[in-house]
Amino acid sequence: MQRFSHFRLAILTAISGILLTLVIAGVIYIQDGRQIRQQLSSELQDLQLHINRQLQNHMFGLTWIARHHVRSQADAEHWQQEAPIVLNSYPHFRALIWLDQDFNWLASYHSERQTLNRENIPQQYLAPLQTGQRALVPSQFLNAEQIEVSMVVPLAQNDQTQYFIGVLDTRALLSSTVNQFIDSRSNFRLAQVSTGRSFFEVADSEDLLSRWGGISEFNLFGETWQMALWPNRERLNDMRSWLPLLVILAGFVTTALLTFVLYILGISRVRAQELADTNIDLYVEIEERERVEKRMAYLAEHDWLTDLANRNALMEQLDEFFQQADQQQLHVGALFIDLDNFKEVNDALGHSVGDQLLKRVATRLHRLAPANSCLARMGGDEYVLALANLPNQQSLIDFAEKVLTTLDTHFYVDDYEIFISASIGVALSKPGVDTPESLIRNADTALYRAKESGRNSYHMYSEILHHELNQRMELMKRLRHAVEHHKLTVFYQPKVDMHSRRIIGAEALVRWIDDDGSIIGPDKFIPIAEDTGLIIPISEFVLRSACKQLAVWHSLGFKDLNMAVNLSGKQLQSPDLVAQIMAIVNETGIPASHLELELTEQVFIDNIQSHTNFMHAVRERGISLAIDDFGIGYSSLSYLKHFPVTALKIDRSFVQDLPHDKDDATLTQTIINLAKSLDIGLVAEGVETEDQVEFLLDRDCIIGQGFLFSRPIPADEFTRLLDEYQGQVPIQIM
Ligand SMILES: Nc1nc2c(ncn2[C@@H]2O[C@H](COP(=O)(O)O[C@H]3[C@@H](O)[C@H](n4cnc5c(=O)[nH]c(N)nc54)O[C@@H]3COP(=O)(O)O)[C@@H](O)[C@H]2O)c(=O)[nH]1
Repeated sequence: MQRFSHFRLAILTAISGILLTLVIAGVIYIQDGRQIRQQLSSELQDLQLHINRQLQNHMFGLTWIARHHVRSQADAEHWQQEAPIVLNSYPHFRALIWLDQDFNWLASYHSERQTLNRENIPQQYLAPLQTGQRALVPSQFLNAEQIEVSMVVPLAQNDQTQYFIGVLDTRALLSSTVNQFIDSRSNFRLAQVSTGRSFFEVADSEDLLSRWGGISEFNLFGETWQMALWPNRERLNDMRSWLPLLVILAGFVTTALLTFVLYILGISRVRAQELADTNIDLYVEIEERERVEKRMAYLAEHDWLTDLANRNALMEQLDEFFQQADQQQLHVGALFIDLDNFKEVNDALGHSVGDQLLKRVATRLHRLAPANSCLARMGGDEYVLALANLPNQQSLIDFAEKVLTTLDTHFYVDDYEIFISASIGVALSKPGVDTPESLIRNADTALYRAKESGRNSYHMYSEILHHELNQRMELMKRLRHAVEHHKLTVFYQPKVDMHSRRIIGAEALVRWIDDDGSIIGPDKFIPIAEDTGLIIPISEFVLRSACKQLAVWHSLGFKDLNMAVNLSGKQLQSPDLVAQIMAIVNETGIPASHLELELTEQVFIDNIQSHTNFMHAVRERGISLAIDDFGIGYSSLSYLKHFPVTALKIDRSFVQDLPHDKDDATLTQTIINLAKSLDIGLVAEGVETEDQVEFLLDRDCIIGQGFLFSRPIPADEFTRLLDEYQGQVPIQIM
């Protein structure tokens, strides 16, 4: 549309130029037509004049003959001799007649002798003769051809005794006059108005008569005659002016030129506009680029959310701190601060609240940071406070404690009151040994231990810690190798009906057989497996092995046996877990109702909402669900009734001091009561003595698991146990 406006003038000029040209050409064309008609009509008038003149000439000629005759007193013979001379001068007389006063024939030239009766001629024609005037009489009254005109003159004005008549060949007269005075390309017609009969006509076509014909009427011998003169096509074309065509041509050419010029102007205006627009775009782009470059330069050194220094800026600052510290024999310190349970705040209240909280934390830490320090956000919920010129370790620890105290009061974000604590890894540089990188790495290492040791605390980096973590790294490497090279196996620990001492099921417990044949327990490697993700293939291996083994025992006739398998919290994050479990159940052919999945109380509490779907899905497929290590996690007991849990396993820490420890006895009793009231199963873990059996049986807790009956043993030993004791377990097998 914008573009169109630039060419509007050109378009309007083109339209109005064409219209104006057509109007002018039209007017000229009409004017031209009018002129042509005027010319034809004036030609017609001229023609009429010439015809009249011819008639008059002949009349004069006849009169002159009469007068001459009187003067010369010529007789009839002599008159006849002179007649050709007269006809030579007046060629349109076809005949000359000499009459007496009664119109008796005295002599004639080129005419037969006739008897004329003057009485037959209407008086109106002859009236002029009485005053010596000349008369025109239509020839039919004088027995001549009807079309001819007879001119009658008395011999002399005062002599009415004799008359001369000249019979005029009107056709010849008309023909010669018309040929002489009108253009050969014109058509001519003389017609009697009363009859409409054409008297004389020189015409090849009547096409143009109605449009172009000049028409005039005149009176002759009491008749009205109509003369029409019109051009033929060739003459009309000649008469037509070239002007309208020239005007059209000139108008169109001028319009085209003008339109072209305006179009070019329009184009140059568009180009100019485009150029201006491009310039503006360019300026905007340059400004935007400058803004982005400034922002990038800023972000190269700052954290986008909190405006604190980022890792790059921190490392540069640390370089300077290290140089100062080396010169002054002082230390550089780093506090690696990580917020505890920040993920829960994010999950529960949303990322916007999480971001606000991170900013508030930054503000508080910033207030705490002394002049010679650098506070940076390392990403997520991690901050580092680097301090220069520290005299000793204690000064750094003092800072760590201040940080914990600062964060120990609530934050208000969007109407939420949020409590959050932090874990801090603390590291102090060793002059001449550490670098900025190693200092931050050490603080991060110490943070790991602070997290492990229960949060809201700090941990100081030391060589021992370093060593421990190195060992952990080593273990991690070896575990990966073990998983890849099938060094894991599954042991089974019986679950026993303590009344009948019958084995009612087994719990599958993973073991790592080291290269030297020693067995590494799951307590050592399950946490590492969870951290590295190796727990997924390990758990799949245990579940498949356990299900296969159960199928073997079922096939040996121990069809009532159940199998319990532990689930890790990490596994529950997989959306396909139910499908994976069912695939293994179907693959090994065991009844799903004989499989029990154990979930520690901690895992259950941590993800109670998100695990609900999983628990229902598992139960719907007939698989049992037990809560492991029950009692230590202080789970809200009321939760239990909302979830499809089939059994509680009383944690062995309560069982181990039974029956003497009153607190444990009370707690155990409470758990038993709870299970009964919810009508769910009970298993006592870590049963090691008969007293414990007695205590538990007295309180109706029938199922037990513990060293009293059997330690976890390899599958073939378990089979032997089943075979030897027909499903019964002797007390203290090994
Ligand atoms: N996610 C997985 N966790 C697993 C798997 N296999 C084991 N584990 C978990 O590791 C923890 C340690 O297990 P383990 O070293 O096998 O110890 C088990 C028993 O040996 C021990 N126990 C049994 N009876 C007694 C006893 O009378 N006294 C005593 N001191 N210890 C005893 O208890 C462990 C079984 O406990 P629980 O699982 O809670 O029933 C342990 O938490 C395992 O869950 C695995 O494949 N995946």
